[in-house]
Amino acid sequence: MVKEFPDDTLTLHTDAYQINMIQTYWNKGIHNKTAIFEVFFRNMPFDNGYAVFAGLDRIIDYISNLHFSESDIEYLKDVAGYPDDFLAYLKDFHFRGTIRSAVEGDLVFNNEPILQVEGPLADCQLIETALLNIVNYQTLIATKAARIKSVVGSDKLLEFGTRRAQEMDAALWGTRAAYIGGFDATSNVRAGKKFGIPVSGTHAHALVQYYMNDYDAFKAYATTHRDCVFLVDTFDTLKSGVPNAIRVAKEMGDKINFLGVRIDSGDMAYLSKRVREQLDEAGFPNAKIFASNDLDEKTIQNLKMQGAKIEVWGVGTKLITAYDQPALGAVYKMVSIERDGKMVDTIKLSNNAEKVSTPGKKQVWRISRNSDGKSEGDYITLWDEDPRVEESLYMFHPNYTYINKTVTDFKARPVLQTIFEDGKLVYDRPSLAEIKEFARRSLDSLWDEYKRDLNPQDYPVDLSQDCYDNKVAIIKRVREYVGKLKF
Ligand SMILES: Nc1ncnc2c1ncn2[C@@H]1O[C@H](COP(=O)(O)OP(=O)(O)OP(=O)(O)O)[C@@H](O)[C@H]1O
Ligand SMILES: O=P(O)(O)OC[C@H]1O[C@H](OP(=O)(O)OP(=O)(O)O)[C@H](O)[C@@H]1O
Ligand SMILES: O=C(O)c1cccnc1
Repeated sequence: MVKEFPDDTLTLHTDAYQINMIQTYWNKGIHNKTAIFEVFFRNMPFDNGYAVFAGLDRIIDYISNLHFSESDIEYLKDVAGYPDDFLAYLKDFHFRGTIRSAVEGDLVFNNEPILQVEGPLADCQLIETALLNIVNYQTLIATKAARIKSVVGSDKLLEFGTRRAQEMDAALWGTRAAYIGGFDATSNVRAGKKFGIPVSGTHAHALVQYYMNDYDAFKAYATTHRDCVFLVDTFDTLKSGVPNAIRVAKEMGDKINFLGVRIDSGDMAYLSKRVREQLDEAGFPNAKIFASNDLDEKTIQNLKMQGAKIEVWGVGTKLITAYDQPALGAVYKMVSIERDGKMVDTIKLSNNAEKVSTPGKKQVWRISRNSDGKSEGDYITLWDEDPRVEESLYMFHPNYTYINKTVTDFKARPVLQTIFEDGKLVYDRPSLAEIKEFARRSLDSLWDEYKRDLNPQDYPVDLSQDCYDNKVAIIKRVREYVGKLKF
């Protein structure tokens, strides 16, 4: 049985090594040194051309409530055995740092900072795990949702994933992320209550199984609900399900909104065409065909290619579990640290050029053309650079510098916005509807070449010359240092 604590917090939702490191920092008196960490991911999820950022709203609540409660401290004392003086420090802990982040619904790309934390070393360290946990999942699902949205055109998308999600938290927050990414409604009633997402649904096979025939089941539903979508595949879609749905719709007339029928098995291209004919012939051209059953963007696209007459798509498992890529690999890396009263940029080296981190406190600028607002790429600068004052920008690939271009007549929009300043929330939280609309507009500004779901072009994520030079100089310095080591 799970232990319940009236003063429970999310503060211990962290890896033990974070608290152990904080203990070391505290013991060595370096816990208040200023540090800067940045979050980024190396590979695009689903090999997609963009990712839709989500998770900030939950991060804001998490940071705002970050403190060690009595029961947290007791646990750390009794079970984990931390010493009293360290626990006394934790007891007074609250987050004092500055967080800058991409905002929800914005597009983000690999190898660029999507969130930045600056503040006392201990404060920055504690929150790594939760930040990554939130951003990795929600951004993944928002991106998967956007991929699915990209193939349905003006059709409606219903999120049906709760029963298959990796437990309740994932169902709830995944639904919200799916809504940001382009879904229209969810079957999860609690998500409706908590986030104001439209709730929508049909009925299951159990209703028909109870009555043992389609007609009685549909009639029972129709006499108790105004909006009706009948599930027609329990026994025989074309011979029983649809004819009985039509019969009930005719009998009930204006007493119900006959919205349509749902197909949940069989050859959905073939069935939907025949069902469309049956509904049209019966005088219900506006009744829509809903479909569900292990759908994802590939199956939907294929069904559309086959001329399926489906207008509402219920998608569960493959969306909410991010079936084809179950994790976004965003990481949290230190990019700068205070040493002898000065900030010193830091790097994580690797034999793989793609894995070498980019040192220094940075900003990401979304560069778009003034003529039509289309994105030219992202331009990463050191924090004190401002490309808005430049007439032209020389943009080059950080690993393949021969890939380059000069951009003029451009707009540069900072992607990282200040959310918390020295521990204080300074960001005005937009509504979920505004976030969803922002995601839609952000996608509009992206060229189709980056949006196709198969083998999209790589969106340019470039470093400014100063940022590049800083990286090269630090790599050189570290290599020299390692070269001189003697054991
Ligand atoms: N015309 C079609 N073209 C491509 N895929 C389809 C088509 N019709 C259905 N599908 C997909 O094929 C898969 C069929 O799966 P499955 O065999 O489990 O379903 P089923 O036998 O029809 O129904 P049930 O889930 O009740 O067993 C589903 O993912 C479904 O979305
Ligand atoms: O397939 P998904 O994308 O996850 O969509 C949700 C599924 O949940 C329901 O099925 P149910 O749990 O009754 O199982 P079944 O239809 O697979 O038998 C519904 O009928 C969908 O098939
Ligand atoms: O409302 C529905 O049709 C529904 C909801 C959850 C899962 N499958 C279907």
